Amino acid sequence: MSYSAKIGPSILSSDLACLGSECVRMMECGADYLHLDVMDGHFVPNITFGHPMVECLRKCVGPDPFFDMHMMVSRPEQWVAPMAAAGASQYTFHLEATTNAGNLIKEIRQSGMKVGLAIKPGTTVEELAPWASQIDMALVMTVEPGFGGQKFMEDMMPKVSWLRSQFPSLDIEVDGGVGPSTIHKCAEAGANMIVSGNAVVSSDDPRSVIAMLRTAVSEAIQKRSLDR
Ligand SMILES: O=C(CO)[C@@H](O)[C@H](O)COP(=O)(O)O
Ligand SMILES: [Fe+2]
Repeated sequence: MSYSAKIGPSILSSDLACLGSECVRMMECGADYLHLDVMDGHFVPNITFGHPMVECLRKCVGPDPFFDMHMMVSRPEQWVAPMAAAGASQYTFHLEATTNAGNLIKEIRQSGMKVGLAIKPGTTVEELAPWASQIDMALVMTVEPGFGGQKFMEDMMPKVSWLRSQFPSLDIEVDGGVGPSTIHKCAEAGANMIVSGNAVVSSDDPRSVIAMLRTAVSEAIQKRSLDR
């Protein structure tokens, strides 16, 4: 079992006028990586930021923090090179947004970034499966993409369990409505990369929330390894 528990706060829910200091704060509170939500107002009905902001955030936090770019955009092909140049670490695109996932995976890798592949709640996990051996991470959305602070969709957990059973060492991420009250479902299903927005960023004690989420996932990983 080569994967480990990693917690990545989504800074979408933070004060957007202070994104740099919010990123620094999350890393100081024990985040393993930062999940940056890019929305273009076309693939999803909301707009956030693009590669110029990522370049500024990279300068602000330094070279080490891992930037997982959640690209909720149409035509994800067009932002690969700018995001790589801006300092993105992983480019997570939506399967629904492209007609040539194979080529896009190749381009992302050639640009030096890791590859994440996301599916919306209405997309089956069987559609993602053919690409699983070529990617670093699968993202199972647990809300409709577009907004932070939505309710966790527990009915997405069978997708996570199926992926874990088929691809035992793949990084599997969940995103949307994940926090202390929903983490155990995600951990039991087999997710190991946990995006959490509101539950972490709006907490009075983000450090404790991050630690609690990591413990829940680590315990589930340990249990799975003992059961094998
Ligand atoms: O991609 C998205 C929403 O589209 C997420 O990353 C959310 O921003 C996570 O926030 P919470 O649902 O955890 O508040
Ligand atoms: Fe996200």
